[in-house]
Amino acid sequence: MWRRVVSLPPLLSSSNSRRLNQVIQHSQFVLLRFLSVKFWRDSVTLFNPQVQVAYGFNASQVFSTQAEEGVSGARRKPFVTFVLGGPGSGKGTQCTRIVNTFGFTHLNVGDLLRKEIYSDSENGSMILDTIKEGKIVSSEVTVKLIKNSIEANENSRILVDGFPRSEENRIAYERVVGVEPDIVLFFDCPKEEMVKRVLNRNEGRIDDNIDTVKERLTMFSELNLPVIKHYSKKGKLHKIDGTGTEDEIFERVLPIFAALR
Ligand SMILES: Nc1ncnc2c1ncn2[C@@H]1O[C@H](COP(=O)(O)OP(=O)(O)OP(=O)(O)O)[C@@H](O)[C@H]1O
Ligand SMILES: Nc1ccn([C@@H]2O[C@H](COP(=O)(O)O)[C@@H](O)[C@H]2O)c(=O)n1
Ligand SMILES: [Mg+2]
Repeated sequence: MWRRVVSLPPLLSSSNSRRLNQVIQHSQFVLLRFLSVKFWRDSVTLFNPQVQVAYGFNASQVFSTQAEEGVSGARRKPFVTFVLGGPGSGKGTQCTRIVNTFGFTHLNVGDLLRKEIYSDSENGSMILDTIKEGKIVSSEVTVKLIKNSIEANENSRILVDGFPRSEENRIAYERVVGVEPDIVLFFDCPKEEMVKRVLNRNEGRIDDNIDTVKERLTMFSELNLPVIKHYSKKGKLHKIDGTGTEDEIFERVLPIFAALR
C-alpha cells in the first residue's frame, strides 16, 4: 500500500509547483507592502498635531505606560485646574496644600518664567524686564512653557498657578493646547491685604516692591478680572474668600476637591 501511495502521480507538476511558489511569494510581498504603508500612515496620523487636538491626545499620551492609563490603555486627559488671584492673594501657598492633600502637580507659571531668565534662553532679558515692570509676558512664550510642562508631566492632576493672566493668555492656551481647564479657583483678597503680604514675603523677588505691586494690581484689575468673569459665566469658577489664616482658607478649598474624588 505504501508503495502504491508513493507511486501516485504528483498533484502538481514541477512547473506548476514553481508557478504556485511565485504566486505565494508575490502575495507575501503585496501583503508586507500593504502592512508597512498602513503602519506609516497610522504613525503620520498619530503625530499630526491637528489630529491630536481633535481627539484630545498627544504622542506622549498614546505611548505612555504610566499608572495614569485607564482600562483601555490610553492615558487619561489631565484634569487641569487654573489658580487665579491678585499678587499675594495666596495662590502658591494654597497650591502647596492641594498638592500635599490631593496629589496634584503644581505648575507655577511665574516660576517657569523665572527659570527662563536664568537658563540663557533667548527670551530671558525680555521676561526679566516684564516681571520687573509688573506687566504680562507675551502668550506666545508663556503658553509654550505651560504646554511643554503639561506634556512632560506624568500626573493627570495639574494645578496651573497664575495663568491665564489675560484674555490673550486664555485664548492662546485654548488654541494651542486645544482644551479648556476643568475648574478655576479664584482667591479673592482685598488689595491692602495683598500688598501687605507681598511686601512681607521676603523671598528676594524682584517684583516684591511697592511700585511693581501697584502695577501688578492694575494689571490684575484690567486684564485678569475679565478672565475670571469668563470662567464664572461658563460655570467653572470657584471663588474662595482669601482672607483669614492659611488653615481657614484651606478649609474653604477642601470641599471643592473632596467632591471630585
Ligand atoms: N492666609 C495668609 N495669611 C497671611 N499670610 C499669608 C497667607 N497666605 C499666604 N501668606 C503669605 O503671603 C505671601 C504671598 O503668598 P503667596 O506667595 O502664596 O501668594 P501668591 O498669590 O502666589 O502671590 P504671587 O502672585 O505674587 O506669586 C507669602 O509670604 C505667604 O507666606
Ligand atoms: N501668566 C503669567 C504669569 C506670570 N507672569 C509674570 O510673572 C510675574 C510673577 O508671577 P507670579 O504668578 O509668580 O506672581 C507676573 O507679575 C508677570 O510679570 C506673566 O507674565 N504671565
Ligand atoms: Mg505665587
